[in-house]
This record gives sequence, structure tokens and C-alpha cells, in this order.
Amino acid sequence: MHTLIEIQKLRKQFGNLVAVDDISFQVDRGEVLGFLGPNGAGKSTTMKMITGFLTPSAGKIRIAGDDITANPLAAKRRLGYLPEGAPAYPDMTVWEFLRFIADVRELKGTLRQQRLDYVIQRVNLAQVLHQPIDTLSKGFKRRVGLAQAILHDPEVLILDEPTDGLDPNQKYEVRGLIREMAQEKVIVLSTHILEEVHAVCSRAIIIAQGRLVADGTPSELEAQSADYNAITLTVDAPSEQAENIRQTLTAIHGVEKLIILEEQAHQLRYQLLPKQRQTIVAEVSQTLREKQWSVSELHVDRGQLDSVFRQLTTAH
Ligand SMILES: Nc1ncnc2c1ncn2[C@@H]1O[C@H](COP(=O)(O)OP(=O)(O)OP(=O)(O)O)[C@@H](O)[C@H]1O
Repeated sequence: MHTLIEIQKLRKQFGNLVAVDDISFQVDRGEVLGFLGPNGAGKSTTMKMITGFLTPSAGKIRIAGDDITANPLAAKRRLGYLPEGAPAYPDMTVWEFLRFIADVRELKGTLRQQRLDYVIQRVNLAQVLHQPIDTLSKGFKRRVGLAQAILHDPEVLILDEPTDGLDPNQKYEVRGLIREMAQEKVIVLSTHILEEVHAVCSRAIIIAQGRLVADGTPSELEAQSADYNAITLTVDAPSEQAENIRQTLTAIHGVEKLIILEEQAHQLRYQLLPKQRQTIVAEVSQTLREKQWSVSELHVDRGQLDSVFRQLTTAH
């Protein structure tokens, strides 16, 4: 696979504040990389450095081999960037703004017309084409920003919260567009919506206080969740038997801890956390068979991105 973004030991300091602290990663063609992290973690600052809008305090950034600081024009030609917030030039109409961006990107002739037609249709801008950007709703402003980012069909797309402010239908549309564009490009997007990571990202990076704390596929990250491979089960038995049942379940080989979820008259619901996230389903099933308890629910938890996110971003 071809590496399109290479980041080495990237650092950004604002006065005494270290906003980005020694971050290194690379992204290959075809990857959609999600940037996750709490407010103020350093996501936007990293994206601004990747796109050449901010100069790093230290470190190297290469876009398809070109250093963004030493050779900014070559690197920027391959880049499309959706910054956070609304597009600049609020007095321009959408049409004037897109034509202006086409000039900046030096698009000419039929290619220029094709690209303008494509983005207007693909990002659904026809109905607001002659409206000043300032008068658009938040969702439409976001879509204008996305249109200018993809107008010159760049290989590398950096999208800062692309679905922020969009309604559910628009979110669905934009995620579809991202997936569609992903094959031939590299897309880096930041988001606070963890379900978005599942919907579009092949890989995710978690940043906390300027440092990279996790890097993996969504499933790999979920496997770090404290409840990965835990078993949730409901035994239909009178509550007088609860203590005996709890003791039996806790004694099963591989079970680290039992959590009481619910103990009602005829419904005893527990979660069994395994030692070192190992699989315990066979041992638990065997015990249930031996005891011949009536079990109305049993499932293996696969871990959740939001609990991994909390684990990793509150421990720093
Ligand atoms: N120009 C600046 N001058 C001083 N401090 C800054 C500047 N830009 C960002 N910061 C600080 O750097 C830190 C990282 O900010 P950044 O915007 O990169 O976070 P973020 O992860 O994008 O947050 P959010 O999810 O809220 O967008 C914050 O503490 C922020 O206040």
C-alpha cells in the first residue's frame, strides 16, 4: 500500500501549553482514519499542521513524500481541507465561492465545469447556489465547506468534524460520500460521534492531552474495553437462590468478577467479567448445563468504543 501521510514526532506549543505532543503515525491509500479525543485534545491543531495552516514547533509532515513545510505548494495540491466552523467569505454566494475556489485550484475548461457540476450535485447545493453563504443554515454551510474541500478531487482529504451540524439524513449522505471516495484516497476525519467511527472509519486514533493513546481498527480498540468478552446472563430463579447462584458463577474458571445488574423476584441478571479479557463462554455454558438452571438471556459482550474512549482519555 502507498503511504500518503507521514507524521513524525509532531509537536505544537502555544506559549506554555503543549497542544500536540510527540505524535507519529502514517496513513495509507484507501484508509479512512478517525481522529477521536475529548474537547481540546489537539485534533484540530494536528489537522491544521497537516494541511499547512499552522507551522509545527517540531516534527515532520510529508504528504505523498512532499514535506509540507519545505515544499508546501506540491503538498497542498494533493490536499483538500474542511476546517471546523463555517467557510470564509460569508458575503459570497455559494456559486461565487465555488468558482473562486476553482480559480484558486487552477481548474480550467471542461474539467472545471465537470467538477463544479459534480460537487454541487453530490453535496446537494443546487437549491442554495445563489444564496450568500452568511444566510445559510449550519448544515448547508458545512456542505459548502465539504464541496470546496473535494472540488479539485484531492488524494488526501482532511475533514474536521464533517458531519457537525448536519441532520440525520445529511449525516447519512455525507458518510456515504466519504465511503465512496475512500478507495482512491486517504481520508482523515475528526469526530465526537463514536458510531461514525463504525460507519466510515477503517482505523481510529485516540488523542488525549496532545498525546496519541491508541491506534487501531475499531474492533482492535474495542478489544481493549474492560468488558470485552464479558458475559451478560439472566437466570430465571427465585431471589432466595441468588446468593448460591452468585457464588457458583464467581467460582467458574476464568471469571474475575461478577457484577449484579438486577435481582428481582424471578429474574437474576449478572455480568461476568473475565480475567485478562479471555473467552469464558464455554466454561460458563458448561456450569449452566450442569446446574440445569433456566437461562433466558446469555450474550458475550464485544466491548464498546465509548468505554475504551473513557478508559483512555480519563486516565491521562
Ligand atoms: N491559536 C491558539 N493559541 C493558543 N492556544 C490554542 C490555539 N489553538 C488551540 N489552542 C489550544 O490547544 C489545545 C488543543 O486545541 P484543539 O482545537 O486542537 O483541540 P480539539 O481536539 O480539536 O478540540 P475540539 O474537540 O473541542 O475541537 C486547546 O487547549 C486549545 O485551547
